[in-house]
Amino acid sequence: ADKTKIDFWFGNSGDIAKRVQEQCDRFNQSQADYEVVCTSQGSYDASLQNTIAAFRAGKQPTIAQVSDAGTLDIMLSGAYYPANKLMTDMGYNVDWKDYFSGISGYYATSKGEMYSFPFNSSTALLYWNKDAFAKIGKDHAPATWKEAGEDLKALKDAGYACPLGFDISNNEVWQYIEQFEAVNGEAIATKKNGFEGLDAELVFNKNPLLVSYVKDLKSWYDNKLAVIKNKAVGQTFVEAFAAGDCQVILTSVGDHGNVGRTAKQGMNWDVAMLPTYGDATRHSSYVGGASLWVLKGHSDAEYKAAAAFFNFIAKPEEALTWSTVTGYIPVRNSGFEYLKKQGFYDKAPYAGRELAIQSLTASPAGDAAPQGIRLGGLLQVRTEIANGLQAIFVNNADVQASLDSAAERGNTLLRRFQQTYKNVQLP
Ligand SMILES: O=P(O)(O)OC[C@H](O)CO
Repeated sequence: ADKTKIDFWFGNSGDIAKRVQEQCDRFNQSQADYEVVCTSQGSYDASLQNTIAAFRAGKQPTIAQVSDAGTLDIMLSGAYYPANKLMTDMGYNVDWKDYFSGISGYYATSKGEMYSFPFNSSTALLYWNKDAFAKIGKDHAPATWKEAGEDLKALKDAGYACPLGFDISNNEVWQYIEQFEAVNGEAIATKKNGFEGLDAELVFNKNPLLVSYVKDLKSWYDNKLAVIKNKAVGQTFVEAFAAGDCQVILTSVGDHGNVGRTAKQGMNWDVAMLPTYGDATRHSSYVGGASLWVLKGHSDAEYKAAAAFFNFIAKPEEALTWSTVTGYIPVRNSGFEYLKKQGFYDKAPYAGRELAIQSLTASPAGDAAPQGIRLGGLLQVRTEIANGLQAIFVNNADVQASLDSAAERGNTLLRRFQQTYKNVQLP
């Protein structure tokens, strides 16, 4: 019989795109009835925009990956077949409680229903070069930004040309701004970052800790303790870290596998939780990455194929393979337990990855701070934040004024989104 073919559009690019493709290949080879055709759209932003556009044109894929930041956009679009309903309809009994509560909490509706499948979950970590730190007499990563500032200065004085490598493009502001608010127990927007109402407003510019931290970053940049690294200068900050050219970066744990494979021969490096600011108590960082959504408008045969794919990637053995090659954390407790049983976290360089889970669960019990972000058009808001940072770093614009106007432009986008869905209840 002919195989049922379905499309799966995803946003990851580069090394992670290869790993997604390998997972698709494993699924296709595991059975004879279905074929999933997996295509990178180049970025999370493109994956969301292309999916919505294709839906309007009646050409949507069966499965689309949407990043954490696009969750509300797709949730309110009405374009999807809820994950929980799909699996029941297709005869699968999914234990939705098996997801890490931090992860399901990020993606679930207020009633706890799962409309999408958490796929690649992450958080931001600080990557540090242990050899460089040894040269300045340190055997641990900075726990606070004050300590980080001293370390960067010492690294500079020891002759390192790029103590901190960073970037301020729209895809790279989440780890500096959003995760900063997270670990310090603050919020980027009112209404618990939007979880408690569509009419949330951006307030990151009003947090004195954040303003002061951006000022620190700017002064480190001016003093060459922090250097912008991206494709435009020929090397991303992740590549610069792996090459041993930059000694500290902030990036997703999802890059851990790639950094391990591409790190300069013999280089000693590790990861740490993001530093906190001032004397703030550490709170949980936010879940990053993406989840998988099933689109409306397909046949039962296609939905059967999609359900079989979701069932396949939920296997603990798949969690092990996927987590090993990428760095993304296992999204299910069963996967995590399986990894632990295999001794995964006892082996270098994987030991540090457990820190991602510790970072995601660092909040004191009953924390009043938001545990994630649920804003419409957050991907566009990030572009406004990136524009604000661009003004500060490249054009020496005033920090407070630039953050204020970025928040104002972001709020205009949020209001536009709210207007589109003014009669809609947050699910
Ligand atoms: O690089 P990722 O996949 O961990 O995703 C980072 C951010 O969460 C994107 O919103």
